[in-house]
Amino acid sequence: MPYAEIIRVLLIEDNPADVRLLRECFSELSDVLFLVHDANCIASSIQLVSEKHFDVILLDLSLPDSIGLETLHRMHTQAPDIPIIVLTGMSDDALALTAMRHGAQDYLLKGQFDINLLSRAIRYTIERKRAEAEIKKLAYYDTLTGLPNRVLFSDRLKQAIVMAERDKKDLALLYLDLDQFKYVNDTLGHAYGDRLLKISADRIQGCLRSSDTVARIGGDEFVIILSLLSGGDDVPKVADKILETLRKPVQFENHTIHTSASIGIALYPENGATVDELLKNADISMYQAKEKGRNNYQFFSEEMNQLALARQVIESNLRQAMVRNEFFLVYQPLFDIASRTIIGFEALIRWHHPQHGDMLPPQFINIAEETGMIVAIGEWVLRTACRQARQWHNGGSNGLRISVNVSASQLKHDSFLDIVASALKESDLPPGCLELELNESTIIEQGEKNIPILKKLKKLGVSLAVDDFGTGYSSLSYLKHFPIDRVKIDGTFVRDITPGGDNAAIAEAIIFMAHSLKLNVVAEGVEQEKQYSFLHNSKCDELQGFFMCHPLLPEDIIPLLRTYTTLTH
Ligand SMILES: Nc1nc2c(ncn2[C@@H]2O[C@@H]3COP(=O)(O)O[C@H]4[C@@H](O)[C@H](n5cnc6c(=O)[nH]c(N)nc65)O[C@@H]4COP(=O)(O)O[C@H]3[C@H]2O)c(=O)[nH]1
Repeated sequence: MPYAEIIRVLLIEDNPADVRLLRECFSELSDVLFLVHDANCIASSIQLVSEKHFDVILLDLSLPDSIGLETLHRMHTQAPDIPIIVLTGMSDDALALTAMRHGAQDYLLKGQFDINLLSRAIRYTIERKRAEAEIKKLAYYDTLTGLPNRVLFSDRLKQAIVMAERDKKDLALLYLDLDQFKYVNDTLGHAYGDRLLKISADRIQGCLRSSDTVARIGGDEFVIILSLLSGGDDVPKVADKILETLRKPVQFENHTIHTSASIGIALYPENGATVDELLKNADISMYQAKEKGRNNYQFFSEEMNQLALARQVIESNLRQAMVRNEFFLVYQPLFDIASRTIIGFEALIRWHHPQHGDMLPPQFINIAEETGMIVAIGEWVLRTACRQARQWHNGGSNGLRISVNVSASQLKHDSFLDIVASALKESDLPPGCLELELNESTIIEQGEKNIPILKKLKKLGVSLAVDDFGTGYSSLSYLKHFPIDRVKIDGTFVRDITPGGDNAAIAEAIIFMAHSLKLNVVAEGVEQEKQYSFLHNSKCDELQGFFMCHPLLPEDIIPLLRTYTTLTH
């Protein structure tokens, strides 16, 4: 009959009679095959565990070359993952307890057990050791990638700092964030996101030596400890290698994902003496790498630290700005190119900072987005802009459109639809006069998950525009799945339009394709007459830019509406 189980036993016993007796006992069992190797001293046992795999060790504490707890200690140190059962003739409760505390799983007295008891003890011991290993794995390792988690990473970094201090060596901490993870997770789903994480983990590990540690400490955040470097000269090489390997496209069935990463680097001891300091400064540098366009690495610098501190101040000021009424809106006219009239305005936020004066959105809107404050700020913008448009209508400029920027977190917020409906109701603005501008990445970020909310907004009667078109990775043919009305060509294309140049060709192609998909086209950032003429000839529908008019305060708009309702250039 085949055995249900095979258990490999290392029997460490110097008494040949005991060895014979135990071997005979083991052979009595019919359901389990015990493959027994024996050794009569600690030296040969150590040799055996380094050569062969064992499931359990049966250990006599009195050996010719080692005695008592010392025997247990030496064996446990050598084979920490193999469960050990002490088999002894010494009936000593205190010793039994100490042995258990020092790594023994069980303590059995010779002559006081039969094979059934021993067999049960062995199986129970193996099972317990397996469970312990599993618990340890869950506590210290990330289940998805198998890499150390934050807890084990902190411990390893602490140890690495001690070693670096002792050996007077340098140490580098790399903080790595995958650039496209959120996009993959949101558009293709979590299963693909998880696959991307595993692939990235393997790729990062492939760039490192076995003495380096890589850990996953957050969703798409990895940290790498590079130890024993001299002067940090190797760090750029390693960072480059990691960036290069992560840049290779990932193929998922029908999808090719173009990936990249941003890495921040902090050096020990220059940039921090503790785990927390190094981690904070590497994180600051990673943030800088993101700001610098992703797919690059940045070393920590004091200047960076100052920037991060300044950012913290802005963040805390921003929290008070709403209550202190420090925000205001300016409005930039949108011109219809054919009739040369102002057909609407884009509302643009400004912040009157008590110390820094008037601040532009690029100085604070990202912080508002990252901290979630944009939801409340955006609601204020929406309500204020709708009320303002209603006033213009009341003043005789019926039908003027008001465009309001909406960020991704606003769109994702449960109450966004209700807020838009309530802003319209409260201001009594016809829904057809409100346009919501969503930038390209906001629309595609969540993929087709966005379609229901966009359809509901359309049902309210508002129109939808894709802002900054051309800066992301989407195509018009993809965007046609979304219920949008208008495309705004990003100012960067418009600014560099030269007849026959690439940007002119791109702008023309966007206008042509948008029209064939029955979408209206606005060109933003028009600064010069030649851009205006080109867009006019290319049949662009609407224009916005300093060439026609800068963003204005509401009080400057009334006379503009009275006098300049047509393009005068
Ligand atoms: N160089 C140049 N620039 C021109 C020209 N014409 C217009 N601009 C600027 O281009 C930006 C157009 O707005 P956007 O693409 O929606 O880009 C906006 C928008 O994405 C965001 N933003 C502004 N207000 C809000 C808001 O209330 N909520 C949200 N979520 N984002 C906002 O901040 C961005 C920047 O806003 P602003 O600094 O006001 O900058 C405005 C405007 O002043 C031109 O001819 N040349």
